[in-house]
Amino acid sequence: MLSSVPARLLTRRSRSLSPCSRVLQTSSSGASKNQGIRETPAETNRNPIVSTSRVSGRGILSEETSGSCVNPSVQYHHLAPRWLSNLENRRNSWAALASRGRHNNRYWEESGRGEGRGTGEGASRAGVDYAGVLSAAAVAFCLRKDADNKGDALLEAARTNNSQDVARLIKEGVDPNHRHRLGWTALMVAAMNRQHSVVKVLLEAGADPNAGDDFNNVYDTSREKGIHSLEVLVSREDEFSSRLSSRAGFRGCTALHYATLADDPRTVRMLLEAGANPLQANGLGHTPRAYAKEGEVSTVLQEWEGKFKELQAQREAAERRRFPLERRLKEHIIGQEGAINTVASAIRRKENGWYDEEHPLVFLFLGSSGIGKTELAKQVARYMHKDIKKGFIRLDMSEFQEKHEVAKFIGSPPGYVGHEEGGQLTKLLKACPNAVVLFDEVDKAHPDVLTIMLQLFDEGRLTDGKGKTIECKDAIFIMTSNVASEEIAQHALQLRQEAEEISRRKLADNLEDVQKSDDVTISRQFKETVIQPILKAHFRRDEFLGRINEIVYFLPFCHSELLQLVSKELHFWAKKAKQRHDITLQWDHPVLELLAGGYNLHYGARSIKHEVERRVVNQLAAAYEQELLPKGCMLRLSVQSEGQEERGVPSLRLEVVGEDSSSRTLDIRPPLNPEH
Ligand SMILES: Nc1ncnc2c1ncn2[C@@H]1O[C@H](COP(=O)(O)OP(=O)(O)OP(=O)(O)O)[C@@H](O)[C@H]1O
Repeated sequence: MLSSVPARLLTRRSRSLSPCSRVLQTSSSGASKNQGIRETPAETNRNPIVSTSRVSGRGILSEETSGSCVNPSVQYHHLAPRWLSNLENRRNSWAALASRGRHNNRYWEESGRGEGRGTGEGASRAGVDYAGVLSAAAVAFCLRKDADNKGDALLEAARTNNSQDVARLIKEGVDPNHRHRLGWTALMVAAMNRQHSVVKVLLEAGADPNAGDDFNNVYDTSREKGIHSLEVLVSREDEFSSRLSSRAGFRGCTALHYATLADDPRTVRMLLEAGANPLQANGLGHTPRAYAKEGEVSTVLQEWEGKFKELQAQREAAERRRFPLERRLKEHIIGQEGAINTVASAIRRKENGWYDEEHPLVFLFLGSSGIGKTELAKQVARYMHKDIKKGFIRLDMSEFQEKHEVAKFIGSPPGYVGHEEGGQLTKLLKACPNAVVLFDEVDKAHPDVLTIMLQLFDEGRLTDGKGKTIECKDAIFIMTSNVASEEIAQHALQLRQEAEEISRRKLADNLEDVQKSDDVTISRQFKETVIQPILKAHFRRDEFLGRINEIVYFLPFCHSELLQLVSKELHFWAKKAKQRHDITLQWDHPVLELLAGGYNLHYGARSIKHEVERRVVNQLAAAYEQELLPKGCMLRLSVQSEGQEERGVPSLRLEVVGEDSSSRTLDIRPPLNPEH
């Protein structure tokens, strides 16, 4: 059905009637007049600039009428009365609401009471209950319907410049950000139709000037909503504006985009003063100024863009001062203070303009497995980008070990297999050129891949197999490697032991400046004499290592960090227990100590996760399966007291705690030995 709609019918001229109204006129002559396809004052006073529009090179406004008349196809004639009656019904209900609302704000309550009169006195109790349920459902339905209808009445009042109705409906509780079923808001309608008084009322009522339109174009919206494309077209024209192209994309357009399209400096100013972001791009990546004609609107937008940038920078700087990056990262990463500080300082330099804008930031994260290298990269991406999916690119470099796999990285040249597919990195970077890119296990990559990476780090741009260049000077590149991890771990352990020894001595001598053994830093000498030679031997490219801004060292966890990791993991499971089974889980300090004992230097935090799963979660699952956990119960996890351990190894015990604080140990039956 959708494909049967000829495109030429949908690419109408701005002053022309919609294809449907033309159909209506030709098919039922005067019917349209009688049945309610009326021109509103807003339509009659249409902005002449738009109707003779050559405004946008992007074809977002309807094309200028050439005077040639589109001959409507007979196949739409039978649909016309349906659209017409739909539209008429909607208009009637808005009109009813608007007029009733003016005289009687309790319309729904009263009509509900009227319906209730029909209930007979002798009705059985069951009948009454049933009627009660039904009427509750009916009331709920009516209330929702009422809210929807009032919302639509708001949109209509905004379109027809009825600021009094807009104010009244908002006072009655209609959300000023209510959306039309096809996606736009009243503020967008008012902005597009130059309804200044409505714009003012809506902004004062808290309408969001930065909300983006959910409507894209007639075809997409028709497909998404499962509504016939001509019905979508009629709605867009009659209930939003008939001056916009049906084919151009509008998703993400804000009221400011629409005021710009309407070439209305007054609305543009009102929106900007109310906090509209002139730099906000729509779904096509265009800011409002991209749609501005030469003249006042363009000048105002340009002026505000500058102001907005400055203000935004000030706001961001204040936010950074209030809540520094180090603190944000520490909320997610346990320990690794040195690594966090190094990365946060480099990003601070970049954010405050103290960096070389010709080159992207490049880090090499070194350290053993499972100690937070990937996690830190992810947190950096989360901080830099709202959309982490686009803003974080992760490539496992062990997939690029062979020479021919270079093609997978940046795409094959013309004539080669896979040319059309493009490369993994280039495709993702094209979508987000300032992404945080993680090259995992970079030491495994083929030297030819390293050559490409060097070009990327050096020039801040990359040419793909199709010859297209992607500028990515703003990206942040993070490589991870386990090379030299053994040496780093041993060195850190040695430093910790030395620090512990010193603090013990200082404590014994009653000295004040006791250094915490957790706070150790890798010495410069160690980096130069041990790490650098290992890296050089491995990568065999001085220029590659020379292009790295910061080599970041991740150290094995100390005891207090292990306790924090265990606690984090137990909290994770306690949250799941509450959400999924309404069970409250508690534990004490000896449990943390016991579980921290499961740490394995080679697996890092993963070994702690595994230990908690093996010793705690397995028990919980077994107890649950054996129906030992009453719903809503409180569970206490504790270490078996001395003498009760199995084979001399301390084990964990699960107890159900009663309301009177009495406890009962759970007897989890074999054959399952849940802890092992
Ligand atoms: N310092 C840390 N703080 C909090 N969680 C951590 C930390 N280190 C690791 N984890 C957790 O352990 C898991 C593995 O960590 P991550 O992926 O960062 O390891 P990695 O250092 O990149 O190791 P690999 O080299 O094996 O990829 C993740 O779930 C992560 O959340």
